[in-house]
Amino acid sequence: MDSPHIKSRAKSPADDPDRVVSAVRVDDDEAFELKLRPTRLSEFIGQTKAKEQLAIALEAAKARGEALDHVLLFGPPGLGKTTLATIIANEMGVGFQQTAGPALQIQGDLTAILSNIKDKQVLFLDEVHRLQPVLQEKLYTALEDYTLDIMIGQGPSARTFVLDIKPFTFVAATTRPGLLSSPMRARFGILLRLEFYTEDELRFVVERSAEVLQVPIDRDGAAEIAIRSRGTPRIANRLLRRVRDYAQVRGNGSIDRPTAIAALEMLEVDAHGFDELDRRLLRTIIEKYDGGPVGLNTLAAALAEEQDALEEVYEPFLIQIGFLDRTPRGRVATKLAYEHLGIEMPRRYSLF
Ligand SMILES: Nc1ncnc2c1ncn2[C@@H]1O[C@H](COP(=O)(O)OP(=O)(O)OP(=O)(O)O)[C@@H](O)[C@H]1O
Repeated sequence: MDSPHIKSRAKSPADDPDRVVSAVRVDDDEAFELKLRPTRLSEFIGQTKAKEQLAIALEAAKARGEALDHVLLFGPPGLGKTTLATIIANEMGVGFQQTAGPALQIQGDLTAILSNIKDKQVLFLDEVHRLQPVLQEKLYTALEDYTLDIMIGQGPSARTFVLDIKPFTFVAATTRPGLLSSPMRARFGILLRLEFYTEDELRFVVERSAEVLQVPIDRDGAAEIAIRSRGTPRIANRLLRRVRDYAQVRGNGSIDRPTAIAALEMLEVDAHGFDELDRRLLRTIIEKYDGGPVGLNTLAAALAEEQDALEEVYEPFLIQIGFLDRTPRGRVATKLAYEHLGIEMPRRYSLF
């Protein structure tokens, strides 16, 4: 499904292929994810609010025989944005084409894609916040009026032609909706926020994937993987794959709770789904910066990490489960973080 246009985000330790709990897709995941990706809305687990909103919009667009309104999907990586984009195309019974913001470098790239668009098809653009401003502007008229301004020639003899393009559905995904310009945001009729999954939902994801892969797993084994998956189906599927290997080599091939625990301990994924990098982040705030507040750029430098990776990959989950606070003066480790690392919290911080 991925096109050669796809480029991954800036490399950082968070994207390390050996980092088993990274929410970012690594090369190793691609073929595997294709196999496990739900293809219909009814197979898509969780995200009840987004699914309901989408189901109504799909039914209405199909009844009118029109292209679905443009859709913006936003939320942390690995929660199912690409999956939902492919489901939209399947449910509408239309073609699907995929590219990513950083892959489009010049106007010609975008013109080539838009001028070849098929009636009502889905055009999926990942990392829309990284699309160059000049290309964003070019997209505005295409999204609003289904026309494209094409400039021919240069200098005084240059002329602009307006090309009609077929009505289509633009599905854009972003981990940073705040970085979109307001004219861009205004072009989307349907805004869907994806949330972290609950442990029960992730257990369903693991059980479904195990069925597809024909790996025997019991409920407790699936639950153990779910608990350590940081609310993220991509991580749940990756952990399942590693636990499957362990069960095959060290056990009898089937996954129960003790097998899952032994495999995950070997991978150094703890009971919260933290690995060495998470612990290092929390430990750095506590030990180097007295628990915070510490500014994002200072923290990124101390960890030799990209700021983007901290904001997009680590923080959302640590904030969600209450281990980290984002305050106007910087990041602060909470009481839960101190407890988890077995460090006593100084009294003056006990408010957090
Ligand atoms: N609701 C779900 N039910 C079942 N499996 C899911 C669900 N959401 C995601 N997955 C699984 O997780 C994997 C990652 O999902 P997907 O590639 O759609 O994430 P994404 O949000 O697009 O990530 P990124 O932002 O990195 O592109 C998919 O291959 C799919 O198997």
